[in-house]
Amino acid sequence: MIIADRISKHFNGIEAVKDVSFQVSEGETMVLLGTSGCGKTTTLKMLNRLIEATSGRIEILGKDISKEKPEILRRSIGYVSQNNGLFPHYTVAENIAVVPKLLNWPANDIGRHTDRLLEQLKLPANFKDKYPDELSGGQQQRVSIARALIADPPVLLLDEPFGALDPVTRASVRRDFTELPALKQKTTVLVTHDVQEALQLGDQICLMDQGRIVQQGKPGDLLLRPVNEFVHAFLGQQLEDISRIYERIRAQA
Ligand SMILES: Nc1ncnc2c1ncn2[C@@H]1O[C@H](COP(=O)(O)OP(=O)(O)OP(=O)(O)O)[C@@H](O)[C@H]1O
Repeated sequence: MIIADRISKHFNGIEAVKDVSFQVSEGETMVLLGTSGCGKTTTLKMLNRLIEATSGRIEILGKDISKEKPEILRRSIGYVSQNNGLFPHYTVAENIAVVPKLLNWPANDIGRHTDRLLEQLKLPANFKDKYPDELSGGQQQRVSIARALIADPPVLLLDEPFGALDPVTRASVRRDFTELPALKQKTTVLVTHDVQEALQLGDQICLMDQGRIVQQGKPGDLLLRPVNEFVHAFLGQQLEDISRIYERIRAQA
């Protein structure tokens, strides 16, 4: 369970996040949705203390995170950052093994779990010795997801995990990701600006604008009962764009 209670973040006078509150129940996926600069990433990074909140309270798994050491807190939180965050001088296997090594797992266990995740994420086993720049963007994202999942953390924070991918690759990485057995029990917060992704993946959506939550609810609430014109336009415009992309891809097929 994640509870954010009136959290705010000020950067030198800029109010990036203002009085944001939400709760994510165990096993649920909450999407932070909104345009660039509305405060989604800042909100997400406050949850694993990559950014310290200026005010407000955050509770994860029953504990006030301000009272925990960040490195201990992050052991129970898998994190996929916006540009995959893989270490360029580490191989795929070494990247995936970062957290298990910190946890002193035996090498055999690390190897077994790595092989299983590579298989589930449709990456060939011989990719283990490759370096990130030898992989496509979609493959790098798959490795980044494997790295976030290997130690089986109960909480996952995902910042635009499919953001840099073309629509077709994006759909395929997203599908393989959602089918991962490990995902079923995770409490997840996902950042995206993509309405379709939010509607497909979110049990709950927080639509943000200028640092605030404009509407929070189930996908159907935002779609069918928008609280104002901003929500209506944000969802409507993107869904129109998606149907245009779909028509174009279909015409090319
Ligand atoms: N370290 C920082 N110092 C100063 N201002 C910052 C810093 N990080 C973010 N901001 C500002 O805070 C606001 C929110 O940024 P944030 O990255 O959270 O937005 P976002 O919704 O995630 O955008 P994007 O989708 O483009 O990543 C922006 O105005 C941004 O310029």
